[in-house]
Parts: sequence; structure tokens; C-alpha cells
Amino acid sequence: MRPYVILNAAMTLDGKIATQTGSSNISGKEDLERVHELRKECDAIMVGIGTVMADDPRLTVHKIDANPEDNPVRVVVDSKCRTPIDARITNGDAHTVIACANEYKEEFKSSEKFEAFKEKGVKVFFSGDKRVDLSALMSYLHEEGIEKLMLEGGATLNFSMIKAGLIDEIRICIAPMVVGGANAKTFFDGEGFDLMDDAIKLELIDSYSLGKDLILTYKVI
Ligand SMILES: NC(=O)C1=CN([C@@H]2O[C@H](COP(=O)(O)OP(=O)(O)OC[C@H]3O[C@@H](n4cnc5c(N)ncnc54)[C@H](O)[C@@H]3O)[C@@H](O)[C@H]2O)C=CC1
Ligand SMILES: Nc1nc(O)c(N)c(N[C@@H]2O[C@H](COP(=O)(O)O)[C@@H](O)[C@H]2O)n1
Repeated sequence: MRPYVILNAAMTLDGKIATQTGSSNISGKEDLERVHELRKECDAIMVGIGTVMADDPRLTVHKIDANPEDNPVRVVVDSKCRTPIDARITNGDAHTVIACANEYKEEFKSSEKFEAFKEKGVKVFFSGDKRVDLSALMSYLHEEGIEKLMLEGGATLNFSMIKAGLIDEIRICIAPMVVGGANAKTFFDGEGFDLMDDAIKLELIDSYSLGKDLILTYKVI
């Protein structure tokens, strides 16, 4: 068993979720409010370590009215345990799980960082050899009571999750902007597929304008 997974992101018309220098303010105000309503509905929010390093996100419900208990559990996919000791996702605003790979277990468990995380109440889950086993992580989170999980990027984790068949729904905000840049992160990066026949197939179930942005909702089929 695993949680129902909704991938949410904002991209420019040319599919970029950040510029090549890492700037990523894409959504308009109305979309950010929609995102925070969705955060409030979910039991957990998950990001990759690349996103933590680039944005130092809070991953709480802070753009709409909310109580501390509305904050979902924050999950970071972080094979090598690189999450900084003072990363905002480790503060006391919500529960946090850091998912690491087994290869780095012994070294991490004997580090000061591990003790600091323990003191802050951060849980650490180990799976996979060199990289986090995402299916095992989903099963663990489901056992911990997570029924609905919001995946909030970034580009590498989005691809691994969809390739592993772990995404049920995609909600994408398309902002009327073009930013270009061959090295700018796209909605899905990773190793990609060689053939269009292998593409993950989607069904459009909703579309609407929100402020200046366009919101599309897809089911993964
Ligand atoms: N516009 C938007 O909606 C959003 C934009 N972003 C942007 O995305 C960028 C970060 O994306 P990325 O660098 O691709 O990093 P990422 O956030 O996708 O993290 C990828 C990292 O996760 C780790 N990982 C461990 N196990 C893994 C597995 N099984 N599969 C995949 N990754 C695994 C690896 O260290 C990997 O490098 C930032 O610039 C951020 O601003 C991030 C979220 C939303
Ligand atoms: N939906 C959406 N629109 C954008 O324009 C964005 N840049 C993002 N980024 C995601 O939100 C995280 C920041 O969250 P906090 O406000 O710090 O809680 C960021 O790390 C991305 O995951 N999303």
C-alpha cells in the first residue's frame, strides 16, 4: 500500500521550473494560494535534496489562514544525508522525515548531524543501496499514516517518481513566460525515455485560468 500522490509544480510556457541560475518564482499570487490549499489537504509534502539546497523551503501552509496542525509532514529524499543542520524543513513548524540510502547509513549515524536531527525530532528512514528506494519510502510513509502526499519537485525526483509508477495525479501551473536556457531545470529531467512509445501517458481532467496563469490537472493512466 502507498499514499495517493499528487505532483504539483509551476513552469514557464517552455517547461522550465527554474532558470539556469536557480531563480524559481513562477506562480502568481492566486496560484500560490491554490498550492497552499492543496498543502493543507495533504498529509505530507515531499521534495528532493536538490530543491532543499536550491530553495531552503519551509514546506508549511503559510500563504493562507492555517493552524500549526494543518502543516503536513515534510519529507526530503536525500540519499547522501546532505540536508543542512539548519535547513528550514528541520525546524519545529511540522514533523520531518529525511529519507537516506543504506550506503551512507553508518557514516551518518555516527555524525553530529544525526544527533542534532534526533534532538529536533527529525525521523530518518533508510532504504535502497546508493539511492533512496522510492517504493519502499512510499510504503513506509503509508504505514506511518500518510494517505495523501503532495510531491513538490524538483526535476530529478519528479522523473524518478513518475518512472516508478508512483504518481497518480499532476497539477501544473503554466505561467505566461518564456525563459529558455538549455541548462534550466524542466518539469521532468532525470535520464528520460529514448522512445515516445515509452512516454508516461496522461489524461487531462481539468483546465482553467487562475489570475495570469493556466492550471491543468492530469490523471496518470
Ligand atoms: N517551479 C516549481 O514548481 C519548482 C521548482 N523547483 C526547482 O527544481 C530545482 C531542483 O531540482 P533538482 O536539482 O532536479 O533536484 P530534486 O529536488 O529533484 O532532488 C534530486 C536529488 O534527490 C536525490 N535522490 C535520492 N534518491 C533519489 C531517487 N530515487 N530519484 C531521484 N532523486 C533521488 C538525489 O540526490 C537527486 O540528485 C530547484 O532549482 C528548484 O527551485 C523545485 C520544486 C518546485
Ligand atoms: N507552485 C510553485 N510555484 C512556484 O513558482 C514555485 N517556485 C514553487 N516552488 C516550490 O515551493 C517551495 C517553496 O516553499 P515555501 O514557500 O518555502 O514553503 C520550493 O522549494 C518548491 O518546492 N512552487
